[in-house]
Amino acid sequence: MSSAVRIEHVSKVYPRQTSLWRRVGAGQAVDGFQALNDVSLDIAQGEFFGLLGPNGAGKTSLIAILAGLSRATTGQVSICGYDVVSQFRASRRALGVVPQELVFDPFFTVRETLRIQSGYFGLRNNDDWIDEILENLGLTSKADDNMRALSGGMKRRVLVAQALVHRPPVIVLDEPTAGVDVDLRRTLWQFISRLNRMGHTILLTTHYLEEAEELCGRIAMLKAGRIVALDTTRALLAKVGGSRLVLHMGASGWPAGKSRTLDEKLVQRQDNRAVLRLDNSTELESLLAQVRTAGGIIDGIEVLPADLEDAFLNIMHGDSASASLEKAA
Ligand SMILES: Nc1ncnc2c1ncn2[C@@H]1O[C@H](COP(=O)(O)OP(=O)(O)OP(=O)(O)O)[C@@H](O)[C@H]1O
Repeated sequence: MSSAVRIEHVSKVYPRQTSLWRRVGAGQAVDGFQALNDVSLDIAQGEFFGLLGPNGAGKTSLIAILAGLSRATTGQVSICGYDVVSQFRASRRALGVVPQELVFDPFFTVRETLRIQSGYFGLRNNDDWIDEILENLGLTSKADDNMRALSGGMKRRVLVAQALVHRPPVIVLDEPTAGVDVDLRRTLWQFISRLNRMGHTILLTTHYLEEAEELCGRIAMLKAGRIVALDTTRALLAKVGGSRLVLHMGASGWPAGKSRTLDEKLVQRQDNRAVLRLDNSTELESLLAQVRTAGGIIDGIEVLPADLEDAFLNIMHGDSASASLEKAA
């Protein structure tokens, strides 16, 4: 299948005056801040692809390059075969981007906003499709409302609608569900999944890992501008394997540093909640006993299957980063 998005050896260095230096490699320094470092990705037409990474990993920088809003310092990017620099108009036409930030013109109504956006792509008489988008995003009753009168969640729906007016074959969503209610998430994912089934390629960045796990067939993880994992969602989950033992600790808190095994098994700790790796069910009793021996008082326990969050944490903080990198290369 041909490429929807091809990213070849892309690096991005922001000029030095706008940010701090990041040292790379063995003591080398780049003249500026290196937000992306030799990123290569090939996303096939029809994929639902997830781009994950912690804050500042470089996701938005990569999307800005795909959209032609920013230039890669080195490397090449094409959308549906069109180079984003030398064939900007064609590549931009093939792409619909839902940006992370709420940017809109407060003086227009929702429908006017979508008509103006259609005009940018030379589309007149686009009202049938605009109506369909409005309907699918639960915006029909807001069509004649002024943009400034909409709630934050409704404005986000309009941003999604704007990205879709020209029926782009590739749709990029940069954290589309940040701060939006359950209702919009469901509506949005139903619509986007339908577009994906119709053949549109979807590239999604999100911090909601359960969304990525449910929707994305393949996932790349970025860390400090580099790809540290690239695989099918199923393979990433299989790699992490096992289950998770979630312990809700009493007033004593987690007995940190009291048992080497417990320290090694600890995946995550937040307030009085500790998550341990459970490689097989026979370990359960012994781990609970070790917590008690170490002075921990357990208020509650849960055993959960490993999920994408575990894979993410392992890759971002654990030893598997290098193994995943080898696979990604
Ligand atoms: N215009 C710029 N000038 C200098 N540095 C920048 C610029 N834009 C982004 N950066 C830096 O590049 C790094 C990557 O930022 P980017 O916004 O791409 O990350 P992100 O993965 O999208 O993060 P988030 O999940 O918080 O949205 C950050 O450290 C950021 O501060």
